[in-house]
Amino acid sequence: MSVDVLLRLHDVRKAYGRRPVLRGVSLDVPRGCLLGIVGANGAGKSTLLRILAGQAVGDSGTVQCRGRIGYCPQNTALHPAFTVAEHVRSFQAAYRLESCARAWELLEELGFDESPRSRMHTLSGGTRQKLNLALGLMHDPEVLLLDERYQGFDWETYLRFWDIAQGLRQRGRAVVVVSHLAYDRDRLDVLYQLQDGVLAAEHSSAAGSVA
Ligand SMILES: Nc1ncnc2c1ncn2[C@@H]1O[C@H](COP(=O)(O)OP(=O)(O)OP(=O)(O)O)[C@@H](O)[C@H]1O
Repeated sequence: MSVDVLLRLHDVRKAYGRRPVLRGVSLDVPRGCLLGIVGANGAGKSTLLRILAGQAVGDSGTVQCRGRIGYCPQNTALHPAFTVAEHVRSFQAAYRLESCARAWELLEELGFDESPRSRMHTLSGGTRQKLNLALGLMHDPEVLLLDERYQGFDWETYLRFWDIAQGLRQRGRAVVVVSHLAYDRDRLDVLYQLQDGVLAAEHSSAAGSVA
């Protein structure tokens, strides 16, 4: 795998029972790229992201990864009775980080205004998503995988999210987002459509790193 590719999926197939969802999907995630994936409900986008994140395996095919992954799944895996600070500390331990400082910085950048002592079940959906994003980014991953996690953000937070994404891109990181929003498209370097189990490039901006 070339040094400019951070994550590579090759000919991945996945079926649930007799229902094929991915029929030989290949994808390169290059450095410095904001990559979007669109597709109808049930097309297999979350399945694809889980396989990219290493949280599920395909029936065949390979995944190669250079560096750390940050993954924000569609359904939060966090415990409703844990506080914000407990979540941050749990992820700090899981990532084996010396400090939680980056998580608190990210939360501030995202306009998170809840107390660290607040319990998850008391937070609004968008506020929970801010925490999820900070948890997915606090270890400074090479690739951030986002399963529609930013779509509950208010407009200002949404813009801050894209600022953060641009910052990652400029530092040679990559962001993969599952998106349903037409106005996201201009922010992306490359957009793929997942349809009938096959991934096809839909558009590639002149600014993008993907040929
Ligand atoms: N663990 C599972 N067991 C059985 N079927 C599953 C499982 N996970 C997903 N599926 C099925 O696989 C198909 C693809 O699901 P997936 O969640 O990957 O799609 P999606 O494109 O992310 O959908 P959405 O846009 O609605 O979130 C769907 O038909 C879904 O019901």
